[in-house]
Amino acid sequence: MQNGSGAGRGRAVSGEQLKIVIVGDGGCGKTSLLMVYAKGDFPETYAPSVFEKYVTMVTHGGKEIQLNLYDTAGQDDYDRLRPLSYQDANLVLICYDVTNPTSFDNVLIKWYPEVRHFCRDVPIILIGCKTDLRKDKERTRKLKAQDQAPITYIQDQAPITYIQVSADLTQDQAPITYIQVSADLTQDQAPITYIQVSADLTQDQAPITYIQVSADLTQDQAPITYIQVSADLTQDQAPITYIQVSADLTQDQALITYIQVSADLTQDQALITYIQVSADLTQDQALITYIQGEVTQKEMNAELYLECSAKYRENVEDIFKEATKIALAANRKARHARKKPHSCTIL
Ligand SMILES: Nc1nc2c(ncn2[C@@H]2O[C@H](COP(=O)(O)OP(=O)(O)OP(=O)(O)O)[C@@H](O)[C@H]2O)c(=O)[nH]1
Repeated sequence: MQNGSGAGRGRAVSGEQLKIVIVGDGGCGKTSLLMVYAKGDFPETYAPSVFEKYVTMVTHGGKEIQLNLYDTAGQDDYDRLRPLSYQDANLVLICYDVTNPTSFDNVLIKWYPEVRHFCRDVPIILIGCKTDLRKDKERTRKLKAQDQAPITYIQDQAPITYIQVSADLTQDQAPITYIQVSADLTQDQAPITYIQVSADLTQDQAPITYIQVSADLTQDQAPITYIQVSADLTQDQAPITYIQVSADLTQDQALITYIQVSADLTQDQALITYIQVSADLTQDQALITYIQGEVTQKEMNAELYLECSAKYRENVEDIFKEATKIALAANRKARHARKKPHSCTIL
């Protein structure tokens, strides 16, 4: 167990205390974030943590608050022990490494479900760690592209890290007749990082008959990072018959990392007759973008999405300032409602 004084954040006095728990894949940067914040040290060498507690003081609204920061082990081996840390947490930080798509995927696959299971109403902040490496990797990639003959067509290790097409038809004969998503990347490293098309039909016979999104990038470094099309039809007569998203990237720096198409038809007359997703990708090295982080934050209904570089101490203070504010507000709201403050229980 370690104690951090938190330079410039005041003396420890008895008063309100907050418990903040940090989770995320092994090696994604949790310990570094806590150590930089609480002790001012960045650990250059990686030593997997088991459980650690850091204590520091912050001032909020003229009052001193004691922050108890609980580091956890990201490795699966500790899945059965980790839940002990959630007990009475006031806020959870879910972290991932912005240069590691697996750690990003695990936010929704593993961490969010685990946190919600043990901490039903506790506020969550999603944190993208190691942003300095994102810049480094982009730089390396550009240098590589200058040095080497351009890769012209389909290569191994395509950078699509997520493709999802789903059609949940709970009734027959809905009028979606065509959905297509295609990404044809004929050069390397184009920066499309997110395309989403969704159609949520809650009534029959909605009148959209054709949706198409296309990105044709003919210059270097085109800045499209997010395309989303959604049709939320809550009235009668929604005949979506055609949705198409296509990205035709003919220049450098294409990097599609996420494509999702979904159709959720909950009423009569669902009849998807055609769904197609295709992607030809020419590069590897998927990096998670800020926008992807924000989309995931919204998907899991987290309070905030923040990014940081513990190594360069970027945004580190802000994370804990926001965490303190959000945790205190949640506590006060619960008190006001004469309820027990939101906290986690071990089931
Ligand atoms: N470049 C860079 N490296 C980082 C950053 N944060 C952490 N690292 C490095 O990433 C490695 C893992 O960091 P940790 O903070 O130990 O990761 P963790 O999530 O606590 O890992 P577990 O204890 O296994 O759960 C270490 O070698 C750190 O030096 C960062 O912001 N930038």
